Amino acid sequence: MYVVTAEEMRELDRQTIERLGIPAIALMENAGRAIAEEIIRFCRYQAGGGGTPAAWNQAGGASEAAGTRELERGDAGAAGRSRNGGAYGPGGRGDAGALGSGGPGVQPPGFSVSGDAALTLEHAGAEHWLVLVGKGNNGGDGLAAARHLREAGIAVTLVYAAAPESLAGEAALQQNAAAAMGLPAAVYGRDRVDFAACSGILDALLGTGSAGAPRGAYAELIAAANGSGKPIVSADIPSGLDADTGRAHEPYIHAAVTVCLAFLKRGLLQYPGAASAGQVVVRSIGIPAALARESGVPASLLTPEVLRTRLQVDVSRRRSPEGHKGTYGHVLVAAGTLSMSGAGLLASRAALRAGCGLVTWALPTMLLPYVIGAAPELMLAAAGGENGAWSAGTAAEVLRLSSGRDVTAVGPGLGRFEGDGEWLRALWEGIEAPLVIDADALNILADSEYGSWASRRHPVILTPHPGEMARLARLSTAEVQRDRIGLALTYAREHGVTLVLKGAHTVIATPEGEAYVNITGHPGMGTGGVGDVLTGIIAGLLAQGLNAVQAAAFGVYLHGLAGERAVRLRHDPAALTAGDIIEAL
Ligand SMILES: NC(=O)C1=CN([C@@H]2O[C@H](COP(=O)(O)OP(=O)(O)OC[C@H]3O[C@@H](n4cnc5c(N)ncnc54)[C@H](O)[C@@H]3O)[C@@H](O)[C@H]2O)[C@@H](O)CC1
Ligand SMILES: Nc1ncnc2c1ncn2[C@@H]1O[C@H](COP(=O)(O)OP(=O)(O)O)[C@@H](O)[C@H]1O
Ligand SMILES: [K+]
Repeated sequence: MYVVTAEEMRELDRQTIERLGIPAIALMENAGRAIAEEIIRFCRYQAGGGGTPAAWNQAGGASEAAGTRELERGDAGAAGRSRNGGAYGPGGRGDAGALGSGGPGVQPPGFSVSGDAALTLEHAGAEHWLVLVGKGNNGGDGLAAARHLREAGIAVTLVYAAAPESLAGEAALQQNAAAAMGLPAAVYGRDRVDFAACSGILDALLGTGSAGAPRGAYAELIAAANGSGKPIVSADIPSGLDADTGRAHEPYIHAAVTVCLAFLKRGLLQYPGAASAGQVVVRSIGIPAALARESGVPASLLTPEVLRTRLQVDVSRRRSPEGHKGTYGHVLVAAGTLSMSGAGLLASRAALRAGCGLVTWALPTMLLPYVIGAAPELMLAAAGGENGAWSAGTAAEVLRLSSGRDVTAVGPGLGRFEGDGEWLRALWEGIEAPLVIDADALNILADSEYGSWASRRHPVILTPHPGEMARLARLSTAEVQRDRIGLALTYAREHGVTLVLKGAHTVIATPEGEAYVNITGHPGMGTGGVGDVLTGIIAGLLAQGLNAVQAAAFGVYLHGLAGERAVRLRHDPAALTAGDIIEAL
C-alpha cells in the first residue's frame, strides 16, 4: 500500500483527471460514497455495543480483491476482526437483498433488485450526524457523503465553516446538489449549531490542502467538535493535522475513524498525527495504484503483500530439505563489554533464532569466562581488549574473525573507547560482507566523517533509535521525530546505506530512495535490549541470503510480530522483556 505526501496526492489526482480523463467530480462522488459507507459501518458496530478496534484496514483498494478486506498482518491481532465484516466487525446486510428469494433449492425469478447493503442501516432513524464542511474539496467529499447518509435514512445537518456561496469547482456542485435535496444547513457564526443533539460528526473541514494551524471558524468548529464528546469520523485526515509529517496543529480533530482516500497519507503514520486519527481505513476512489508505481511514489506501508511482491521476500521461510547449518550462513557479532555483556548475548541469540546456521560472538577477552554456557549454541571468540572493554587494537582480530563469515553485526553494548573511530573505520573498510551497525557503533559513526572512508562493496545497515539518529544527522531528537519518513529517505539516499529508523512505526529506507513503514510491534517494546534483538534478527536474515533491504524490512516486521506474540503471555505489555521476544520468534 503506497503512502503519499499531499503533493504526491495532488499529482496523482491531476494525472487521473488529465491523463486518464476521469472527471474530478467522479472521484469526489466515490470519496463521498466511501465515507458514507464507513460511517454506516461505524454506526452498525456501535449499535452492536463494541468500541473501535485498533487495526489498519484497506477497503476496496485498487490492487486488492473486491470488497472490504482487512490488511493482513500475519497473526498480529486486533480485536473484532472479520474478513468480510471489515473494520468494525461483521457487516450486516440490513434489509437489502435479492427479491423473491425462496427456500433452499428454489430457483430465483429472472428479475432481482440488489439492495445496497453498505449504504443501509437498520436503525438509521436513531442517528443524526453533523457534517462539518470546509471550503475546499475535503468539504466537497463531506457533502457527497451527506447525500448518501440521508438516502440511508440518517438525519444530517450540514455545518458550513464559510458561506456556502464561497465554495468553488466540484465542491460548489456538491453544495448545489445538497441544497437541491433540501439538506438542512447551518453556517457557523450565523446559525446556532447544537452539537449536543447529534449522534456523530463527520469532519470534512480540512484535508490535504490545509496549511498551518486551523484559523477562524475552522478552529472554533474543531474545538467544539472535540468538546462535544461525540464520535468523529474524519474525511481523508483529521482536520488540523499536517498531512505529510503528522504534526498536530492546535486545535486538531481527535477522530474515532479516519477514512483516508485513495492512498495512505504519510501524516497518518507519523506521530502525533497517527494517534489522532483513530481507526484508519483506506478507501479506493478510482485512482489506479499503477499511477503511484509509475510516478515513483517512494513510501509504502510494510505489509505481507509488499514483502512478498515488491521486496520478493519468501515470507514462508522455506528451508531446503537438504539444508544444513552451512546452508544458512554464519553471523559474527562484535558486541558487549563488562557492564553490557547482555546486549551482545541478546543480539547473538536473536541471530540464531532468526534461523541462521552459526553465530560467533566476539567479545573482550576478560569477559569470555563469564558468559561461557550462557547460550551453549553460540561460539565465543576472545577479541582482546583491556579490563573487559574493547580497544583500538581489537580491530585486527575482528577483521580476522569476519573473514569467511556471511555478515558482521557490530555495536550492541560496545561502549566507547580510545581510538574507536579508527577501529570502526578498519571494520568498515576491511569487512568483505554486509555490516549491521547499531548502538555505540552508531555513535562512533556519528563522530566520524565516514563519508570520506573508502566505499564498501557490501551493504551497510544502520539501525538507530531516534536519539542515535539525531546524532548521526546532527539534529535534535525532536527534529528527527518531526518527519521520520522524510528524514530516513533523505539520509539513506545521501549516505548510500539501508537505514532502520526505530521507534513506533519503524521506517526502513533504502539507498535507492524507497521507504517502508512498519506497523507491527507495540509500546511494550520500549525496554532495554529490544533493539539488540532486532540487530541480531537482521544479521541472522542477512546470513541466510536475504539482501540488505529484504533483511531490514522482514527483520523489523518479524521483530514486531514476535513482540506482539510474546506479550500475549503477560497480563500487561509493560512486563515484556527483550528475551521474551527472542523466545517468541
Ligand atoms: N479530485 C478530487 O476532487 C479529490 C478530492 N479529494 C479531497 O480533497 C481534499 C483536498 O482538497 P483541497 O486541495 O481543496 O484542500 P482542502 O479541502 O483540504 O482545504 C483547502 C481549503 O481550506 C482553506 N484552508 C487551508 N488551510 C487552512 C487553515 N489552516 N485554516 C483555515 N482554512 C484553511 C483554504 O483556503 C481552502 O479553501 C483531500 O483531502 C480530499 O478530501 C480527494 O478525495 C482526492 C480527489
Ligand atoms: N511504541 C513502540 N511501538 C513499536 N515498537 C517500539 C515502540 N517502542 C520501541 N519499539 C521498538 O523497540 C526497539 C527498541 O530499540 P532500542 O531503543 O535500540 O533499545 P535498546 O537500545 O535498549 O536495545 C526498536 O526496535 C523499536 O522500534
Ligand atoms: K478532514
